[in-house]
Amino acid sequence: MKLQQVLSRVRKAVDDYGMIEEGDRIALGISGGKDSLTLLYALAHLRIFYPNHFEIHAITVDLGFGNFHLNKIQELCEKLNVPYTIVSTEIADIVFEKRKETNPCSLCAKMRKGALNEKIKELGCNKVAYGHHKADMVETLMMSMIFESRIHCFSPVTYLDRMDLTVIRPLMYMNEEDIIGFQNKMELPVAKSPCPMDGNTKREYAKQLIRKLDQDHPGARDHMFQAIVNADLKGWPPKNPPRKREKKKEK
Ligand SMILES: Nc1ncnc2c1ncn2[C@@H]1O[C@H](COP(=O)(O)OP(=O)(O)OP(=O)(O)O)[C@@H](O)[C@H]1O
Repeated sequence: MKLQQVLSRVRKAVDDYGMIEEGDRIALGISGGKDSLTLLYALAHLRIFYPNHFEIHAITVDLGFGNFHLNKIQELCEKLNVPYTIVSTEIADIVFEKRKETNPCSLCAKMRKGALNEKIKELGCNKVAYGHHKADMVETLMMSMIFESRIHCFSPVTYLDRMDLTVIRPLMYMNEEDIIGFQNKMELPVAKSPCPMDGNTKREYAKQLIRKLDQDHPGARDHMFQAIVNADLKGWPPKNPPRKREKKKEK
């Protein structure tokens, strides 16, 4: 997929849900995977022409597994003129060695978000963008039904009251295959997570299930995604809010 096509999908999501307002300082959560690197590329370019002016700052939380090389991502950020911060942590050691968690993913995710949010606030950002795409959302719906007896999916825009921080998901209209195509075309410098749990989670189970459904009934994933968008789920904002372009008042 070409950059122009990525930008058009991202812009539609941003416009549909009013994700970016004038003067926003947006942190980009960069795991090192294909999704967040596509997000970095897209927002670095959207920044140039989007009517609402905004700044971006890329952040990676290094979980401390070792063997995680971020120098190529650092170079990409320099090329795109995006400031980049790496937060070093000992999360891997705490979760696997000290606590010996039997279910490590939830504690790890909680600690990772804590470290990320702390740095975001320190840098003075008011929003954070994640690299979640269409398949992530359908998987989340599937997991919520199978494991939690509820119909739930995270919202395109979520205001975190306690943190005074807004989460946005500009890749929500992107298909995973298109992100893979973009990654290959642009030769994005993916840094593979050395986590031993990678690819061995409930999410992976849901992913395989949806893949099978989509093979047996082509379009099933898209239909499920549309069902999410049309469902008026709890916490979801209405689509197409009026554009806010006026400058924020000085405090
Ligand atoms: N270590 C991290 N540091 C900063 N942000 C992160 C980190 N891990 C995840 N994120 C953010 O949270 C989002 C969702 O996390 P998740 O682990 O589901 O990523 P993913 O599906 O593997 O995506 P990616 O391909 O970008 O790694 C990522 O797209 C990214 O924006």
